[in-house]
Amino acid sequence: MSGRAVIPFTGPAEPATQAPEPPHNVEAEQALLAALMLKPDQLPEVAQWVRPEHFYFADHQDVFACIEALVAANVEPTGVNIKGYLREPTIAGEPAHVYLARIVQEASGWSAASHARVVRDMATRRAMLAVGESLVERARFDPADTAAQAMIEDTEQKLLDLRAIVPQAHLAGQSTHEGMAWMRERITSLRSGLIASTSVSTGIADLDRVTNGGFQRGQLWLLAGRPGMGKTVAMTTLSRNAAREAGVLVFQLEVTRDQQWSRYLSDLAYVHNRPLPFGKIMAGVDLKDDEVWRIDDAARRIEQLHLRLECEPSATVAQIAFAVKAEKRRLAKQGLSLGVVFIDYLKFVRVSDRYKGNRVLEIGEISGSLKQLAKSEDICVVLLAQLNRQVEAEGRADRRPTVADLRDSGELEQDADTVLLLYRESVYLERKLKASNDPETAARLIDRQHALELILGKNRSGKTCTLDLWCDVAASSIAQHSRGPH
Ligand SMILES: Nc1ncnc2c1ncn2[C@@H]1O[C@H](COP(=O)(O)OP(=O)(O)OP(=O)(O)O)[C@@H](O)[C@H]1O
Repeated sequence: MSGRAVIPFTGPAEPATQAPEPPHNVEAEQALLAALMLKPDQLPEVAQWVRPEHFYFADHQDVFACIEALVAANVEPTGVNIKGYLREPTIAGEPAHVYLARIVQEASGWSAASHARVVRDMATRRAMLAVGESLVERARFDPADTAAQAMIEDTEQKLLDLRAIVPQAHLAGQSTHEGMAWMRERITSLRSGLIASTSVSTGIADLDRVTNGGFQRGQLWLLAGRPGMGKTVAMTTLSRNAAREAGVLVFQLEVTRDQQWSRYLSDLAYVHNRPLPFGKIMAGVDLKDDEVWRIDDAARRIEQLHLRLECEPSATVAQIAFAVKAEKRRLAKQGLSLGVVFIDYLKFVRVSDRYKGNRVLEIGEISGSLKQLAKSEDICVVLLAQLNRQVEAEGRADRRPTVADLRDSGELEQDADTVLLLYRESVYLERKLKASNDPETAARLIDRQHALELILGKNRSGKTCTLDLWCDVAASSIAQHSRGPH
């Protein structure tokens, strides 16, 4: 077909004559337009993932936009009705209404969905070409002060943006009929164990109970607290618990590799009254024979877990997304699925330069992208975050954090499906004791030393509540009940 060709995303309105034509499928575009003219009630479903710019031919872009406008105005999108609103009276050399009548006549059916998928796939391929061409161009000609690493990160971000908009089968629109057939099949498969459960146990019975089974696939969870409240402690136990059931990927961006592995070892080697702090394991000296034996035993148990640790000083959302995909492929070869991804912590997650300097918008981009990642990869993403000082503001009687303390942090509260807030009274008792040394505070500290309050400030899967848990920060361990003798 002739006509005004447009290559969306790449810029120039006319393709270069010598270069091979970018991917497109004229028949699929025609069939999609015809299907929408024949059965316009399919438009809402199609419009979720096909926009006018996804058509290769400018005339087709115009026709699609016209169909959308007519349907919105409750006017039947026939060829005759469309023709009056087009920018050009002809399409491919024919009068517009003749062309439109012809494609309707030649249409093999009225179903739009499969044609829409092809049109969108071709548009994505053209966008991929544009990303590739721009990378080649930049690698050759960018000035010396642009680091190659920056170009890679830029390209990763662009590919991630493309990935995020590619429709996923399980996210695509469904009629009630399709939806119920899908749900019946899904329930049968879940009951027979044919597909993995929608949740992964946290290993903390009360937390599983109030969240409908634990970490939910497709959700973004936030684990937040003031510094020293035990975010990394809680992450250590929760991640190794989850890794008994499903694949777990941990992005440790704050503490070093040896510290995080030492935390796992200390947590698993826990024996009441015979502390083996992670700091001692890290240092490696002064370990007694029985302690080395306990470490060895814990190491053997850690080896059984489906857990992978990525330690980097920082990571972009795109790097996290690529690592998630790679881990999914690796686990799939063993017949396993990735269930939960932990990120410790928000401050060290980097984003594109789009909102440089505006941290609130940057955080919004991070939480939005991570939520998208959780949905598209069918995993639970658990993001650790530090609460700001307002929790400890003068005059605030209760320092237990609430979701309101997240208000200044971009879209965190809105994007998160579940918000877990950590509170250890002992942190404040220790400070008070240092300042005053009074016996009442000392007694209270002994009593509350191992108390951890896990406040479910937001809970998409159940009620909000506070769970009273046990913790030993030196051993980087939390549990439902005391791991002591009681
Ligand atoms: N051997 C130890 N004995 C007692 N307390 C310890 C020991 N090792 C670490 N801690 C305490 O554990 C807490 C650190 O827990 P964790 O690293 O999980 O905190 P966090 O919430 O991740 O904090 P941050 O934001 O400071 O990293 C701190 O209060 C620290 O003082």
